[in-house]
Amino acid sequence: MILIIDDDIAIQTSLSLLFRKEGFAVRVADGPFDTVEVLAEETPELILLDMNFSVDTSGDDGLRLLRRIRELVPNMPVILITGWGSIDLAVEGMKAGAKDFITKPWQNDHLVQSVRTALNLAQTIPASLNRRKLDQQFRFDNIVGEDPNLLDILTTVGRVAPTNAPVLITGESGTGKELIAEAVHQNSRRQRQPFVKVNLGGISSTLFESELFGHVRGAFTDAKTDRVGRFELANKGSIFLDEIGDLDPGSQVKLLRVLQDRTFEPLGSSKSRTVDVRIICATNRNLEEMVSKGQFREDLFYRINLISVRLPALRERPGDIPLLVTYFVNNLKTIYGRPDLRVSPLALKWLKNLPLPGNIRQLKNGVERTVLLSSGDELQADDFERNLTQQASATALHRSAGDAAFQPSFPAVGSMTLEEMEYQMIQRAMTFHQNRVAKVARALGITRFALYRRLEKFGISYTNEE
Ligand SMILES: Nc1ncnc2c1ncn2[C@@H]1O[C@H](COP(=O)(O)OP(=O)(O)OP(=O)(O)O)[C@@H](O)[C@H]1O
Repeated sequence: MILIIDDDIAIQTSLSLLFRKEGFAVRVADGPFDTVEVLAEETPELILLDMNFSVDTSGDDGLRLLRRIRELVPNMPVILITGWGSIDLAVEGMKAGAKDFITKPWQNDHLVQSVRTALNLAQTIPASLNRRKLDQQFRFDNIVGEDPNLLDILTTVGRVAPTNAPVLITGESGTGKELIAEAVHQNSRRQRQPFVKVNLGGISSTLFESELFGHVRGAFTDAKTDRVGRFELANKGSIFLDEIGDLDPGSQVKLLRVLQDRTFEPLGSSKSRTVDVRIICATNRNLEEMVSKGQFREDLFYRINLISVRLPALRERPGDIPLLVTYFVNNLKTIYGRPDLRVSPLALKWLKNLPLPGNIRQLKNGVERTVLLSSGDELQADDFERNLTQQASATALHRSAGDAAFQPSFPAVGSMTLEEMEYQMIQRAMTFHQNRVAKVARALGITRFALYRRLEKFGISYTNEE
């Protein structure tokens, strides 16, 4: 049974009709008194609570009632209904333990989805599964690892993937956030629909709207044709908003609106469009800290992190390093046609103790470099040491960048790939210009956004500057 708490008869009726049609039993309560009475008689599966249910529109009554409900039935999922004007209230409510909030006027589909998601998530959390069980039940084919922390994460992903709950994935650069985002989509009912990735760190605030919501012809000088935005492309599927911590305040508000109402208007158009998308976000920043410093909207934070998973750094799961290396080498065997390629047991042991600040991406790139530059079939610790210890090469680069006597010379043909050279040049320019992205881009003769894309690709850390 779903309990609807609202003193507006029109809302009571429309919500009751909606949920009865969806097959739920429904009861309604006008306010605190009725609510306590209903709760004494039976236990609902979920409560829908209008925060502005009384004439007093401050919402204090709503918050007080929410707290009372939490005392009476602590684990009961509660979804709040608020007006746009009182979204702060919803945030207060989330802090007080509500599971989700919906703004008026709501989209019926979205509200029903939110209720079903909260009900699914309210079921008892199963214990973490072992790797074999996980592989039997879900599709995690390209995610290697057996660390207990990772298995917890995969269990959570398997459990929440079929719901529509937004998922926030955090973790240092290169820890596999994108891979986990793909796994959420692959294990959901939306798996045959689009998975659209957007790197918010690489989109300027001026392009944000047109990129995400699209534009109509003539919306601005260069808009020669209509353009479909990423949200529309992701309709029925999932949208992966990477680097969400990099979003400027103006864009945060625009994003909140679409996440809230599932509606938006393309630039230059006054016609609203509605989309049905699953939201998956990732960041390597500490969003809670950003919220407390006023750099990230609290309402947006609560909107995106119904479920959050934090990926461990590779140094927190060194036991997985040999598994990862073996997996990468096995893939490269096929790619480079070297069927006898393998890694010596000593090298695997040595690799386990390597500091890898760039995490799995650094390990993967380093293994590929090692495979390319070593001719033997059995890769030794020495081979990896030469190609994988970026720390050492970064220091060497730093030295050479500031050294007037340094004579630039090209590496011998065959000793380095073009991509490797590009990587080294970017690293060197970043060191030389002390990570000032605008200067580095100028020195390399590319645009800032082209540089951001490459920094992302190579997992080189940088600070955003406008
Ligand atoms: N568990 C894993 N098993 C195998 N490969 C992995 C695993 N985790 C990550 N990788 C590989 O490491 C690389 C980096 O992963 P990914 O791009 O998902 O990291 P990320 O956390 O999203 O990084 P960033 O924050 O820099 O965007 C990718 O090539 C990915 O395929």
